[in-house]
Amino acid sequence: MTRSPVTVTVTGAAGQIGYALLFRLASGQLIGPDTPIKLKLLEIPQAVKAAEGTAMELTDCAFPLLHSIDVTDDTREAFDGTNIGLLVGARPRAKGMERGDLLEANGGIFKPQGEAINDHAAEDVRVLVVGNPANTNALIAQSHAPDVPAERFTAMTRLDHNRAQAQLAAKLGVGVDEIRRLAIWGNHSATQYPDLFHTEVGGKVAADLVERDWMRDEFIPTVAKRGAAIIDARGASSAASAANAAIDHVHTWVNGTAEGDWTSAGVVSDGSYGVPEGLISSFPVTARNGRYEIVRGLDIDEFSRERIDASVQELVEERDTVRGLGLA
Ligand SMILES: NC(=O)c1ccc[n+]([C@@H]2O[C@H](COP(=O)([O-])OP(=O)(O)OC[C@H]3O[C@@H](n4cnc5c(N)ncnc54)[C@H](O)[C@@H]3O)[C@@H](O)[C@H]2O)c1
Ligand SMILES: O=C(O)C[C@H](O)C(=O)O
Repeated sequence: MTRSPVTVTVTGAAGQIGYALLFRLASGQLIGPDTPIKLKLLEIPQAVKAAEGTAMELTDCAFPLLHSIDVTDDTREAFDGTNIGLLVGARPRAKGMERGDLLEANGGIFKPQGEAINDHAAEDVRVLVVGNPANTNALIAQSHAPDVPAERFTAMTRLDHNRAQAQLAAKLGVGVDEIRRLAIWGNHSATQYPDLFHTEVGGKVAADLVERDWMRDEFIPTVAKRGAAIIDARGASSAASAANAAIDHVHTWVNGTAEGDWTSAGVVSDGSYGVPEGLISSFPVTARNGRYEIVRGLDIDEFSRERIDASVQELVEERDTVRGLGLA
């Protein structure tokens, strides 16, 4: 049975993630093959023409599920009636730019977008922030949408989750689908902590299947610095894998996690695991009935505690910087 259309807004639609993302959305991979979509593409004025070119190509694909495409540089119009907001467009770090400058520049993007979501989006709106620094950009947008439940704002760490799964699968010579309950904690940055202590592979705990040195000196840094390694190799940041992870994130959010498994997402902390309430931090999460829920009651040993705390501390500093700027 065909359902009613879902309105999906993509910001930064003319960028490289946008190009890897839009055709997959239009083909029905975001929610499922029964759900038509209406696309709204937001770009800065200089890039509207390029986004229109992508819209022409989308039209030329004759996707049966694609009901309409609107291209705009008007933030309010872009979020009018939105059910799912994919906030991809962000200000990249320029040479010599301090972290505070980057956060301030992104505040100029995510504050008005949060306000527009608050005032114009559909009641069930769900937001995924991909644009970096993703966790704190999500916090800025969420802070400016007081009428939207805070849990509807999320940040993407699914790419880190997928990267960790692939690295572990290669190490153990197993399929990625044999790995369950992996967890990324903290910030989508080099401080993130990919946790193997609760991960299961063939009924065994992954941390017991690998050497401790490999986990500490190879696995964790490889996953945490993978984004920089891709930039180094490609000369541009990850695009297709980031688009793929964004689709995974929303698909799981809407359709749920498999029984007994979980995934990772940046969600608003309720104070669990000592992560200050209100921060948007990555946790192990399950999805049920269209909601992400933090997995409760996991034992955190000293090795993990130290690493989670370090990444959360970075998030606290980013939050304090944006608070100082009046952005959160
Ligand atoms: N969370 C993650 O795992 C992850 C992974 C990869 C990339 N990223 C981040 O995603 C972002 C986008 O990456 P990309 O490779 O597509 O970059 P890109 O530079 O190719 O595209 C970004 C696009 O955003 C647009 N844009 C800028 N400001 C905007 C605004 N206010 N409104 C609408 N559009 C705006 C630009 O015009 C550009 O077309 C970057 O911040 C990147 O660091 C995050
Ligand atoms: O854009 C970046 O800085 C890297 C990106 O966040 C990634 O993890 O690939």
